[in-house]
Amino acid sequence: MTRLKVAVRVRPMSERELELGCVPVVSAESENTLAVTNLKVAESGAGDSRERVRRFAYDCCFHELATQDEIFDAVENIIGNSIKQRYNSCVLAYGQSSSGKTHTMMGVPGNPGLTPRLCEKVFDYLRETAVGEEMNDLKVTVSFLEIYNEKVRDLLDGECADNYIARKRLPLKVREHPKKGPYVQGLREHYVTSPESLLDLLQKGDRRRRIASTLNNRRSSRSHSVFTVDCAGARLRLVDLAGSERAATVGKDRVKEGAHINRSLVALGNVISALAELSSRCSKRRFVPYRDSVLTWLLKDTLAGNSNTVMVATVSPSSNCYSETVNTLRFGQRAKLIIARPVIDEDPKERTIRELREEIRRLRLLLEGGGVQSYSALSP
Ligand SMILES: Nc1ncnc2c1ncn2[C@@H]1O[C@H](COP(=O)(O)OP(=O)(O)OP(=O)(O)O)[C@@H](O)[C@H]1O
Repeated sequence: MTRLKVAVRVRPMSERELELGCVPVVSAESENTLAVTNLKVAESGAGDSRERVRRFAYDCCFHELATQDEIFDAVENIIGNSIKQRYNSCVLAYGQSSSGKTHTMMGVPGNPGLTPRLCEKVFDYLRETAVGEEMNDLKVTVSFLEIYNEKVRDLLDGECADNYIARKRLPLKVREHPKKGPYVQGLREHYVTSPESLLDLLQKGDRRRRIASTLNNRRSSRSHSVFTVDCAGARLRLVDLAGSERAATVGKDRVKEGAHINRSLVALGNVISALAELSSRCSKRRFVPYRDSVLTWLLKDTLAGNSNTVMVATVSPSSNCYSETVNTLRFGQRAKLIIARPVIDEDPKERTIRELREEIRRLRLLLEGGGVQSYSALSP
């Protein structure tokens, strides 16, 4: 049993925010706390029931100068160990448009984010704990999808980009398997044998993601993306959500997309609230509205607890983003209450084989280390 972990990352002020005369109002005060100042409340606070400075606590807080290395180190601890033990795991970036989700997940050339860094290390994690035949034949498959206007598209459909554009791409359907849970019918899974081929597919798919220019972000992601690596039975999911936004900040062409994005993020908020309530011992609640959006339906297993999940909430430090920032921080606080119960997904036969292999490995180590006598002495 483990809690969903929440990290908050504050990005630097953008040029636009500085040009508009905005000032920073968010600061990471320590490794775990963040302070947000409401400039509308006078410093004296006289006659105002609102607080001028509000503090929020999380598992980790990263200030605007935090490097991609620092973020990776914090996340790797949880995700790397989870993969080694063959548990499902997930990193989910959440935040207002232009707050730094894609920067955190994908990064920029020469300064990669969490997704390419984890892809590079997946094979190492698996080899560290592989046994028997698995050592030489690691079964790793990958899929990459986006949810755009509530429709699922396969970002890795078709081998080459030209082919992909020429094909009439029909949206894929989400179905639910009674045991395995929700899945996307027809989503291609690609077998990979090296970090290079994994990174290659990540980059190919990422280039096909819907982006557009908005008032706040020249390259705004207009879809939610889910990159899934199936690592010898355990699933690693890397999710970059589209950003929440007010219609006034996107420009009129993007309003319809924005409405879909906001609707699915509201659905995500409702699911997170329901799960947080469910995690409290005295709750009588049973119903969680997963099916209210494609995003929440697909992430059902991840959110419901069969995963070690880290949410990275990204925020802008700027005074003009105050209310969106507080919304993101409140969202992170609710997510922190969710209790997960990850289980190793394997059938009983596979479990017995894995346990026997582990036993063989342990005995071999004992023999190699000359510890066989002490082992025999302990055996009945
Ligand atoms: N920590 C950071 N350090 C430096 N620059 C950053 C940081 N975070 C974000 N940026 C820059 O801010 C801009 C917006 O970031 P990004 O595209 O990652 O936001 P987003 O939350 O993914 O937005 P959207 O939801 O619109 O896709 C980009 O130019 C990005 O390079």
